[in-house]
Amino acid sequence: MIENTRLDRVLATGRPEVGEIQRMRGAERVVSRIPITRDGRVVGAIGRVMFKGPQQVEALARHVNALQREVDFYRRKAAALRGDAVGSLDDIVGESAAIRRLKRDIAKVAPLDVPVLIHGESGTGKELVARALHALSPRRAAALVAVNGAALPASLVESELFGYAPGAFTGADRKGRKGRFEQAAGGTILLDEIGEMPPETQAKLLRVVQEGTVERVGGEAPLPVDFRLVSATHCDLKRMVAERRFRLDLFYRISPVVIEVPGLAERREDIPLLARHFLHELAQRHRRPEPELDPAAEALLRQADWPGNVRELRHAVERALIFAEGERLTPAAFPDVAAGPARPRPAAEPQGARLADSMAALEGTKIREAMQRNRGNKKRVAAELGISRTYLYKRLAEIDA
Ligand SMILES: Nc1ncnc2c1ncn2[C@@H]1O[C@H](COP(=O)(O)OP(=O)(O)OP(=O)(O)O)[C@@H](O)[C@H]1O
Repeated sequence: MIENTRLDRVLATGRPEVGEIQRMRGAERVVSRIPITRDGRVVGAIGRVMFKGPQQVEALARHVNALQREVDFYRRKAAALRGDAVGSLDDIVGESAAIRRLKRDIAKVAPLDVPVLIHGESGTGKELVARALHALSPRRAAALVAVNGAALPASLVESELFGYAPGAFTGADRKGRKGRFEQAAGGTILLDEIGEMPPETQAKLLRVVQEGTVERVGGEAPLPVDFRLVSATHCDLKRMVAERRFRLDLFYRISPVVIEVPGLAERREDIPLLARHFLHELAQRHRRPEPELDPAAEALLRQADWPGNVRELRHAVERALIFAEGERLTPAAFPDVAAGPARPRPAAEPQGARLADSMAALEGTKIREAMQRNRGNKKRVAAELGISRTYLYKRLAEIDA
């Protein structure tokens, strides 16, 4: 028997009591008491503990709030991606001459149906450029379908890109499935990280690009497909062609127009603008008051090295915002940046070394340290360093070599 039960009250009044706090054996519980009626008469009452305490309700409410914020954020993002063409170009933040030139180039090339190759270091915004190209093209009402060359397992390449016919293999969908090229019908296909595609995939892509048809796995006739081809890479494809790691014929097909996306080091004047843009966006997303960036912090961000470019800057700002105390972000809010993720420390720099070599060496050390700290978990290492996983794999391969 619960010492202070109110079930007798519910029996007497016939009124339910939902979500009330009750002390039971020294602990607070959230309970509900519901009357049981038959033919309009109260014949009993049932009490249930809903939560083990108000803290549990609060935690749940906090969780629901956080999820709601995430949903709002992704809704806005989705709306922005679907949004009109102008909005898309506006998503590329920056006032530097390099960014203004980039936007001009995008606006010029977007309406034409030529293939475009977007080249730039990791994290420079190549995907944003691809989205803007699509949004400013006559194909904007159809889909933009992205395929990541680094993430496609060799065994799945064909069915993923070209789809499969009904009953093509055991376990396959009985109706068959469209591949990415068919999904992009009337729209744009983005072949991201195209430099990472293995030779067999390159050969298959070449056929699609040359002939404008795909053959579903297990299918009989080639199907015509209508897409605008946009490719993106951080690799030097010309060098890869010279080293026979990338097909020359495919290179020609994908790159009638090349758009170069500048790295952050070439447009430092955009750094404060980008930092404030992310502060604003992330403060909204995390429902935090938007702190100010103090001049010393701004100077720090401006002069820091950003091997992971805009993505890395965004991570640094997000970390600062989350751990911020007070209304101003000082350099102390950016401890990792202060440590200089890729800046050569004078003591560590060998005499006469080229700057690029010593930066690469320092970056290697940072990666090795982070790998140790995270026990080899590459996902976490990439997140911690603010670099893409592809870039991490590449650097690890070089470090191991
Ligand atoms: N000019 C910019 N303005 C606003 N946000 C940007 C800009 N450039 C990049 N970003 C943001 O930085 C992050 C990385 O950009 P994105 O994924 O487009 O880079 P990427 O060049 O495709 O990188 P990777 O080669 O590693 O795939 C994204 O969150 C993107 O929104």
